[in-house]
Amino acid sequence: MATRDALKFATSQSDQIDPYLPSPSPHLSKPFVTLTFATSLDSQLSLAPGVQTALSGPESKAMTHYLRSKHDAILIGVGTAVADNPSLNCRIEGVGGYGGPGLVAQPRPVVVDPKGRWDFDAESKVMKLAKEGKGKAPWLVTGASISQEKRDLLERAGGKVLEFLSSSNQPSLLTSSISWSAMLDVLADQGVKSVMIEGGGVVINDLLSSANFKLIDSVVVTLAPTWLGKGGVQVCPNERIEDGRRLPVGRLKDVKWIPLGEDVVLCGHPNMEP
Ligand SMILES: NC(=O)C1=CN([C@@H]2O[C@H](COP(=O)(O)OP(=O)(O)OC[C@H]3O[C@@H](n4cnc5c(N)ncnc54)[C@H](O)[C@@H]3O)[C@@H](O)[C@H]2O)C=CC1
Ligand SMILES: Nc1nc(O)c(N)c(N[C@@H]2O[C@H](COP(=O)(O)O)[C@@H](O)[C@H]2O)n1
Repeated sequence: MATRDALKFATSQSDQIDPYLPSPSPHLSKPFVTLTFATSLDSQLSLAPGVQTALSGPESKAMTHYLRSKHDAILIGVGTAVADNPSLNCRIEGVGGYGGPGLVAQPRPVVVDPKGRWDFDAESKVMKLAKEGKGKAPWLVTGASISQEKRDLLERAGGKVLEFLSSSNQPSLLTSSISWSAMLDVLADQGVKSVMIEGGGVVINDLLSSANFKLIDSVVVTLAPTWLGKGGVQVCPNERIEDGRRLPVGRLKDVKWIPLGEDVVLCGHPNMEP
């Protein structure tokens, strides 16, 4: 049975997105990575750090939820968890909790929080939805020591803490930057075959940097027809300099621009040619 708050995404539109989605393959050595976010015309994710800004219109929002239904996990940085108190579930009609059984097609939320900044509790949206059977409880990737109370809260809801160990195999309180390939290895060990990485600014800019660009399999960006103005959270990766020469950081191939409502959705695969 459909629920009142469920979103719809038409097959005619999903057909256009499907070539950029993970295809089932049991032999991938790392999870399939889709980098996806919404920006303004001045390449910003939000009006200011710590502020949630609705950029996607209803049609592209439904597209994002379609993407969520097609990935095992959905990953954000702690800055986004703190700013947005996000739901991180899929609200497409027919998905588990929204007319479908169990948690079928619900992605696993993953929050990267090396220093334990995320002060979640039972009232955090993601935790409430897990309790209501409308989403999965989060995994917390951290190098910090997490209180037993918070661990219990996560575990009772079906989530867990993924402790990030330092090279000496000890939980590292000092771990502030985790290599993305190590992070993806940890997810692969947990059985994650595909992950959509939604943001925010630090996460996206880090992944788009020349060192990490090769880890991305697909990019799906919603472009909203608005300028936010200076001072927002901007998508602009560090420059790439080789042999003293400045080079573009990355480019997409197999590019498709799909108008959805007032927005346009850009899909592409990273072009690994120099
Ligand atoms: N328009 C959109 O599609 C989206 C917008 N946002 C917006 O972005 C803003 C949040 O972005 P930011 O403040 O940049 O925070 P963020 O969500 O990128 O989190 C940054 C934090 O994540 C952790 N982190 C990231 N990469 C790490 C790594 N490799 N190793 C270890 N820890 C790592 C660090 O603690 C870092 O300080 C909010 O305003 C939010 O509303 C967030 C997601 C999507
Ligand atoms: N696709 C997209 N469009 C926007 O306009 C956004 N602000 C975001 N933000 C991302 O979605 C999360 C919030 O959505 P839910 O509460 O999970 O439904 C937020 O945390 C960002 O990751 N995305």
